[in-house]
Amino acid sequence: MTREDDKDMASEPTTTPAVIAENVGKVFPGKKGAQVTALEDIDLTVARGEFVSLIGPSGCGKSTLMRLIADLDQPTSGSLSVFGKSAKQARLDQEYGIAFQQAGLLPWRTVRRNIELPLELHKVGKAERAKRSKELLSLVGLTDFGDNFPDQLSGGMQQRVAIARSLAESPNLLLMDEPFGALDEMTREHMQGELAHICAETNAAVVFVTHSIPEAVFLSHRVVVLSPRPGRIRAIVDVGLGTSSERTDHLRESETFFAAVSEVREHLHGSPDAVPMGVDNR
Ligand SMILES: Nc1ncnc2c1ncn2[C@@H]1O[C@H](COP(=O)(O)OP(=O)(O)OP(=O)(O)O)[C@@H](O)[C@H]1O
Repeated sequence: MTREDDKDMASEPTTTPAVIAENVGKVFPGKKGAQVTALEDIDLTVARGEFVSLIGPSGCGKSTLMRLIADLDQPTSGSLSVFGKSAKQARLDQEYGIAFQQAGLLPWRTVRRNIELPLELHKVGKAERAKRSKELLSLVGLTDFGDNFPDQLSGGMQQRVAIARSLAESPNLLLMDEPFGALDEMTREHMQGELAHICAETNAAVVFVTHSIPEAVFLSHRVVVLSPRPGRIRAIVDVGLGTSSERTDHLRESETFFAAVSEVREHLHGSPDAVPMGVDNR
């Protein structure tokens, strides 16, 4: 039986949201007994197949929230569930894929073997691994690069490999923390288009951290604007640009796009022209 069959037989109803955060807070112990409240009262539901971006000033807790969802850390208050399971159970069941700013590829493995790594770790057989990596190489447009090593690829191509690897186990949820943060602007826009295409193909839900307002708007169904630390949800903007399959470059010139960019910016800083520290307006 494959993992796909496993998933089909899972008891979770298909209406169970991808993520539910209820009243989530996170306090870190600071120096000399002082405490750092990173997050407060976070209530957020991410539906299956939904693309939600988190945006806010530097240090407002975006990465912390991501780490809590991924069970890399635990909330100090409130509760979190992922597909109706505890964050820990969802991690154990490999319910999500992760892609962060640094592609994090293993330089001594070929592109194909990097993509196959999660499958190898979970003892998926050789033939099935080869089939899956072939599909994924095609999905991210790297069919001809499977036998290359990461340092033979551009930054954008490496990031595509990382995304392919995060999709290896067909997760219904992707957690992406500034995956395009290290790329130049042109490559970044290209990658945004690629990601929209991948989301349309896989129908995975995505929680995406970014500092770029246009990036958040181009990709997301909803943009969650966080306040300066302690991070609270200041506003949630419904972008209204349609499904992921409709996110093509011409949308960047549309009135709906500009209106959503202005709305997010206003929530971030209270005026259409102001941009808070750590948020990229381009
Ligand atoms: N392990 C930790 N111990 C103590 N404080 C922490 C820890 N991790 C994060 N913090 C603090 O929590 C706050 C939120 O950090 P976080 O990295 O989540 O912010 P962010 O919004 O992702 O920032 P940036 O946009 O700059 O990446 C910061 O004040 C940070 O110093």
